[in-house]
Amino acid sequence: MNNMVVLQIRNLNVYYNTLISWVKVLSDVNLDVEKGEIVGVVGESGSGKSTLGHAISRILPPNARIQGDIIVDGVNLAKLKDSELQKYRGTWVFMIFQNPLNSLNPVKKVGSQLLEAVKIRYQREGKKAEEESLMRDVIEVLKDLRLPDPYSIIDRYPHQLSGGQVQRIVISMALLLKPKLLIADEPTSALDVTIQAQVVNLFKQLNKEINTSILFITHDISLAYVVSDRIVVMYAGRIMEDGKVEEVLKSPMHPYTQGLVASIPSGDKNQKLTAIPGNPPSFFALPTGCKFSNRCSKVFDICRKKEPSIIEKNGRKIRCWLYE
Ligand SMILES: Nc1ncnc2c1ncn2[C@@H]1O[C@H](COP(=O)(O)OP(=O)(O)OP(=O)(O)O)[C@@H](O)[C@H]1O
Repeated sequence: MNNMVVLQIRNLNVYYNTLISWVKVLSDVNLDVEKGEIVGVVGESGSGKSTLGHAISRILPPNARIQGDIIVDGVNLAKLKDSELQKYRGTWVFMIFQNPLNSLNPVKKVGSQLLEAVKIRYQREGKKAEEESLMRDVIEVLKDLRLPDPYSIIDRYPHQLSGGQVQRIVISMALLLKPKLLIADEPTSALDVTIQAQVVNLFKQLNKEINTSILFITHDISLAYVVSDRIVVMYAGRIMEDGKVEEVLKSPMHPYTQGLVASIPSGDKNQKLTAIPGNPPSFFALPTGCKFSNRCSKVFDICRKKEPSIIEKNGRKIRCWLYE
């Protein structure tokens, strides 16, 4: 395996058992994330972004079934039994949610949760240290993140902090755990606009300081542009396009990506914002052929009959008959 690749997803399918039937929500997902890379995963609501994050973190609900391989630093997490997962949780993959309270234990003080995180890392690295010196690590990180009065913060419960503070605590937990892969699922959506920019900068800082690879999930392609090195566009549970962020934004290849890019406000008051017509399809009634064909302005015969496979073209991956 290439040492630079932290995450390798191969032929991943995820199904949910619903009241009506089993439904396939992720189809043929193949994705590599390199060490230190920030990959933005974008797509409209319901495209399967969170399902992808939950599958990698192995926190899918009990009605989900998973096929394929999810290899993080050589360990195939998809094949581990629940009992074997504990060792890898948080340190191999750490997930940050839209509601940061979901990443914390509501009945434990912030300080003891952060202390646990640093202990886990020391254990992983085979190091020993006194509790006092571990607590100093915790305080250092909180100071680095410019949390005012860290000594009083560690003595509080998560619900006693503001949304922005809790998200910083969760990010400091990641700094203490130093996971190989961090998955952030809409981590700024629940925050004030002013706090959002600060939190985005913290992610970038985290990525630089500890070289953690980040999968940054968002419906907001302009946010993905600011944060990411690479961008992966999802639609109906499939990857439609995958490439370097500047290239994808400058010259989107897939008509769906073109639609997403055209909907980004440029700040020019004469700009005509165009939304993609129609809505994403239900997983129970996906179009035959390309799943975007019923909304696509460039649709032609074959698109409605056969689904294109994902191919590599000019250093970009693309799933569209226009390029086959
Ligand atoms: N536990 C579940 N059981 C059945 N279906 C589910 C379950 N969780 C998600 N789904 C369905 O899977 C599809 C993909 O959802 P998912 O949350 O992964 O998409 P998303 O792109 O993250 O959307 P959003 O941005 O709205 O969270 C949706 O149709 C959703 O209704």
